[in-house]
Amino acid sequence: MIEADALVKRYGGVTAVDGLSFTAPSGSVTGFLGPNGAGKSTTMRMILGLDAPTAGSVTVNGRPYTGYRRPLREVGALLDAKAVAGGRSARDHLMWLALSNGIPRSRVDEVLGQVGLAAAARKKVGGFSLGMAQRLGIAAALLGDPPVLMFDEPVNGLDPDGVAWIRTLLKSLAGEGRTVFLSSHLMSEMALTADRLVIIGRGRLIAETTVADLLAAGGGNHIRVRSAEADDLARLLTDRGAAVGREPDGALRVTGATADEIGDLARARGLGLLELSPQRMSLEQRYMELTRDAADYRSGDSAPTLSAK
Ligand SMILES: Nc1ncnc2c1ncn2[C@@H]1O[C@H](COP(=O)(O)OP(=O)(O)OP(=O)(O)O)[C@@H](O)[C@H]1O
Repeated sequence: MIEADALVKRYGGVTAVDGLSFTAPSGSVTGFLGPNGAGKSTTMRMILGLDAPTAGSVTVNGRPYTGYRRPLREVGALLDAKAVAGGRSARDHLMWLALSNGIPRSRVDEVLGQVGLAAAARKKVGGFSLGMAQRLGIAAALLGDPPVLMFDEPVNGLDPDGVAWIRTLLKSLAGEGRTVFLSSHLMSEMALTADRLVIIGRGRLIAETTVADLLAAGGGNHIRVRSAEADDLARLLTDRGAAVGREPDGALRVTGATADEIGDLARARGLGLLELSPQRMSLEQRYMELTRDAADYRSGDSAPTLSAK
């Protein structure tokens, strides 16, 4: 588990992280989201003891990272895949990490196999593609078989196969009971991978939620209903306390009643339905809405879009 408590980081006059508290529990993938400059990387550096908090604290399984004698056995992290000495082979790089952390040599070939780099083990890292470098970074994170894993933008620059591979790997690591914490500004990808979300903006917590709850809380959720007897149905629904509006094409836009309730009501009154479709604000749209005021740099805002569930 990772626990941040009132974490603050200031660089001179810049407050990168501003009183941030959150929990990333074991056994789940927690997505760490926020616009550019929100403070994600700074927070991750503090989790790993690479930066000291100005105030507050962050612990990994109850202790600060710097309190561990063999940290690679506690936390595996991929922060910058290209930050590896290019002259070494993948195997030598991992061997060096293993030896300096008291990790058995046999783990090196195990993790190379696990990330699909067995055939490239003796190649110089400098010649690796971004995808291969990401895999090597993940191999290094897995080396100490740690209960906590952290990845900063792990799918950046990967092709669809690589993205799908990482998604499956992260879920299976969480399935083994590990804590998986990963940052991204891609809500669409996060929606497929994460169970829980920690969303920050300008160094502050905006939401700590599950993907399902974030979707359910969307202000734009409603039921779209078409019927040849729309006026009668609208009256019945309004009598029952639902709010009924009209779409430009004449369809009803209903909130305050579920699709099941509307269907049951129509059937009981013998009213025919041509369409009954729950409409949900997309996760991406919900995220944009939440972080709108926190984005430092944003290209022209687009109108909210609704997509069917
Ligand atoms: N070493 C530093 N010195 C000064 N300012 C810094 C330093 N590191 C980060 N910052 C500032 O802190 C803020 C948060 O940056 P950070 O890199 O943590 O954000 P981020 O959420 O990871 O952004 P991105 O998604 O663009 O990677 C930014 O305003 C950044 O300019």
